[in-house]
Amino acid sequence: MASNFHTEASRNTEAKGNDTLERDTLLMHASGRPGKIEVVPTKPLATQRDLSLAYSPGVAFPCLHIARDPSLAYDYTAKGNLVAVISNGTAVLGLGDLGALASKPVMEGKAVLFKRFADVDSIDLEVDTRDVDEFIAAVRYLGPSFGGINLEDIKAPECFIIEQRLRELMPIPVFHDDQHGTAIISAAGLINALDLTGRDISTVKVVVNGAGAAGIACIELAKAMGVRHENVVLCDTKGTIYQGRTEGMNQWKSAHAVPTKARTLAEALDGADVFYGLSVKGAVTPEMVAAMAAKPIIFAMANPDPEITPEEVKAVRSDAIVATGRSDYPNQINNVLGFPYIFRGALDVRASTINDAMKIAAARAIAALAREDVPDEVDAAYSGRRLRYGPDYIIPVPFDPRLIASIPPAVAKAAMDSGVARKPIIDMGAYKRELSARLDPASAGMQTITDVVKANPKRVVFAEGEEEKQIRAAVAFANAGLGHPILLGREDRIRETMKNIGLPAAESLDIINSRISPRTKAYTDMLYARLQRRGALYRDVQRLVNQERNIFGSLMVQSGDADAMVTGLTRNYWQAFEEIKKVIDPTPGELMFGMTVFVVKGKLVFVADTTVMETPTPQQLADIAVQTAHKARQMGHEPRVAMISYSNFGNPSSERSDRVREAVGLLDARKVDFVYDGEMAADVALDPELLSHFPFCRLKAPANVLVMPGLYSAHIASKLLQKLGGTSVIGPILVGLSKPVQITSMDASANDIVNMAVLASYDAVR
Ligand SMILES: NC(=O)C1=CN([C@@H]2O[C@H](COP(=O)(O)OP(=O)(O)OC[C@H]3O[C@@H](n4cnc5c(N)ncnc54)[C@H](OP(=O)(O)O)[C@@H]3O)[C@@H](O)[C@H]2O)C=CC1
Ligand SMILES: CC(=O)C(=O)O
Ligand SMILES: [Mg+2]
Repeated sequence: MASNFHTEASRNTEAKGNDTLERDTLLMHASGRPGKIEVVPTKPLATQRDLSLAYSPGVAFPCLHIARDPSLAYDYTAKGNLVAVISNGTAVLGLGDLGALASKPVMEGKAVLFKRFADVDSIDLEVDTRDVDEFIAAVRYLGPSFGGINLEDIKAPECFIIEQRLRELMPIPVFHDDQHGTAIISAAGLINALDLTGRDISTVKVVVNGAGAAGIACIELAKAMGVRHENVVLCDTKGTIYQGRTEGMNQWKSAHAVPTKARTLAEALDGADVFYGLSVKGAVTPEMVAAMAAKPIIFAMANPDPEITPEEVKAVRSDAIVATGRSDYPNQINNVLGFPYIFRGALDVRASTINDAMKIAAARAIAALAREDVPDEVDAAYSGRRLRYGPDYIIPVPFDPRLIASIPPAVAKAAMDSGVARKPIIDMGAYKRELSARLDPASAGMQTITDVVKANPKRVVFAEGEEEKQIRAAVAFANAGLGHPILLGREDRIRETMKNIGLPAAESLDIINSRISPRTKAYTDMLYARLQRRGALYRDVQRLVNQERNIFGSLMVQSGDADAMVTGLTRNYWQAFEEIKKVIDPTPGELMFGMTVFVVKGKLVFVADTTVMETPTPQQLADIAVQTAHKARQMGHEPRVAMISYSNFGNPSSERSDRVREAVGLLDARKVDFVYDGEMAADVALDPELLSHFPFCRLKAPANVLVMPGLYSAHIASKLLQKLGGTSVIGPILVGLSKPVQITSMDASANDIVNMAVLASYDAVR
C-alpha cells in the first residue's frame, strides 16, 4: 500500500517540486492563446450565404420562433448544452477570499472540465461583488442564456442564501458545486469506505472540520443517506459546534449543533470512525488521527493541500482509509467526478432543478462504479497503478471513461422519477449509447454490433488464457452478458491470476487445458488429416495441438466445440495468422486480409488491406474492395469505396497507379452493388471540396472505404493515424477466414480484446 504514496525522498524535494509546479503552471496558462478556453463556431461561416443564415437576415427567423415558443430556444440555440460557472471568488479552493478576478483561472478550469468530461459547453462569469443582493441581482436575469448555473467558490454562509434565492428565482438548475458536488463525491467514498471496513452507516461516528459551504452540504447529504444526527460533530475555527454555543454561529451551523462535551477538534476525534476535512491545510495532527477508532476513515479534502497528508496518517495509522482532494494520491475525492456528469444528466432531461434524489442517485452510481473492474486505458492514465476496489481505490478516477455512461443516466432517471424532468428520456439504452459516443465514438460504432451479440451469446475461446489481460477481458465479456468465454490454459494458474488481480470468478467461464482435454485426441486426428500431405508427422501434429493454444483454439472453432476465438497478445500478428491458417481455410472464393476501422468525429472509415498482401494485384485490389464494402455494410454502413493512390484519375500516371486504375476497370466489369471510384488520392477521397473538382467522379460524398494500393502505405498510414491522429481504432479485423477468429495487436488492452471478441462473435451470429 505504501508504495502508492509519496516517498520520503519525494517529500524532501516537495518545496523544489512546488517551484517547478508553479513555473510549469504559469507557463501553461500564458502559452499560446492565454487562458484555457476559446469559443468555436459549430456552423460554417465561409460564404455570403452562410452569413445570411447564421446572422442577418436569416437569424430573424429563429428569433421570431423562439419569441412565440420559448422552448424552441433548446432547438435553435446553444442554451440546452450551456452552463455558466459563476463565482465572486470569496472561497477560492482552500485559498480564501481572493476576489472575482483572481478566481478566473479556477472558473476557466471548471469550464474546461465540463467540456472534457461530459461534453457540456461552459463559460465562466466572475461577478465582482461580495454583497449577496448585488450578486443575486447580477445572476438572476441570466436564465435565458444557459441550461444551468454552476455556482463556484462562494464562501459560507453567503453561498447558502445566494443558492437558495437563485433556485427560487431561476427556472433552470442552480447548483453550488462546492456544496453538492463535494457532498455527492464524499458520499460515494463513504458508502465504499463503510463497506470495506464493515461498518453500518446508522452507527458511525463522524467528525466534520469546516462548517462552510462544503462541510455543511457534505454532512447534510450524509445524514440524508443514513448517518444519525447525534453521531456527527461539526467543527469550525472556534472548535466544536455544541448545543448552546453562541460565538461565530449562524443558522446553518446551529442546525447541526449537538450536545457534546468535546470542545476541540482533537476531543471530538477521540474514538471517531470518520473524519471529513473541508477546512484548510494542516488542520489535523497525527495525534488526533492516532486517537480515532480502528480502521479510521479520513477524507482530508481541503485543496490544494489536505488537512493532513496520507504519509502523515500512514505513519501513525496503517489501518486507515485515506482520501484527499488531490490527483497525486490514491482516492481523489474531488467534485470533478460529479458536476460535469450531474449537469449532463440534468440538461439531457431539461430538469428544472437538481434535487436530493438526483444527488443520491449520482453518489450511488459513482460508488457502484468503483467496485467494477477497471479498464486498461484507465490504468495507463494512472502510470500503471493497479486500480482495484479496496482501501486505496474507493472511488473511480476522473479519467475513467465509464463515468459518462454511468452517472448521467442515474441522474436523469432520478429526475424523471422525482417529477422534475421536462423532457423525459424514452429509451435509456439508446441514451447510454449516445453518452458513450460523446467521448468515445468507437464504443458507439460497436454498440449495435454489441446488441446483436448480446442477443445471441456465443462460446468464445480466449486462446491466451493465462495472460492477465485475456483473463480480465474474458471476465468482462461474461459479466457484460456478451457470451460464454472459454479460457485456454492451466486452471490453477488462471485461478491464481484471477485471485491476484482481485477478479471475482465470472459465472459462465470455462477453463480448458489442452494437455488434459478429452478432445485432444480427436483434434490431433483432425489436424493430421489436414497436414499429413503437407509434411507433418502425427507426433508433430500432437505437439502442435498440445502446445500451441492458437492451434488448439482454432480446432475448437473448426470442430464446432466453440463458436469464435480471439488471440494475439503473445505472438506477432503474422505468426498467429500462420498458426490459425494451419487449421482454418479462407472462405471459398475470398481473400484473407486485414481491415482497420477508424472512428473520426463520429464517422467510421474502413481501410484495407492493413495486414496481409504486400503488393496486391489489380484482381486482388478489386476483391479487397468487394469484401471490405460487404463488411462495411454488415456493420451498418453503406459503402462508398475509394481506390487510393497518390495520383488522381491518371495524373500522374505510373506503373503503381495504373494497377489501381486496372482494379477500377475490373470492378466496372463485375457490376458490383456499391459506389466506387479511383484511382484517387486520400485527401480527394475524404474532402468534398476537393472531390468537387472531379465532377465525373461517381463518389458524390466522401468515401468511407479506402482500398489502399499496398501493404506499405496501408500499414504505415494506419499506424500514423493511430498514433498521431487522436482517432479511435477498431482492428485490424481479419476478413475472409471461414471461421470467426480475430487477432488483436500485442499491446491490446483488455477493452480492445473484448471488442475483438465481440466482432468475432458477431461473425459467428451471421
Ligand atoms: N475536495 C473537494 O472536492 C472540495 C474541497 N473543498 C475544500 O473545502 C475547503 C472549504 O471550502 P468551502 O466550504 O467552499 O469554504 P467556506 O469558506 O465556505 O468554509 C470554510 C470553513 O472552514 C472553516 N475553517 C477554516 N479554517 C479552519 C480551521 N483551521 N479549523 C477548522 N475549521 C476551519 C471555516 O470556519 P469558520 O466558519 O469558523 O470561519 C469555515 O466554516 C477548502 O479547502 C476547499 O478547497 C471545497 C469544495 C470541494
Ligand atoms: C474542488 C473545489 O471545487 C474546491 O476545492 O473548491
Ligand atoms: Mg470549488
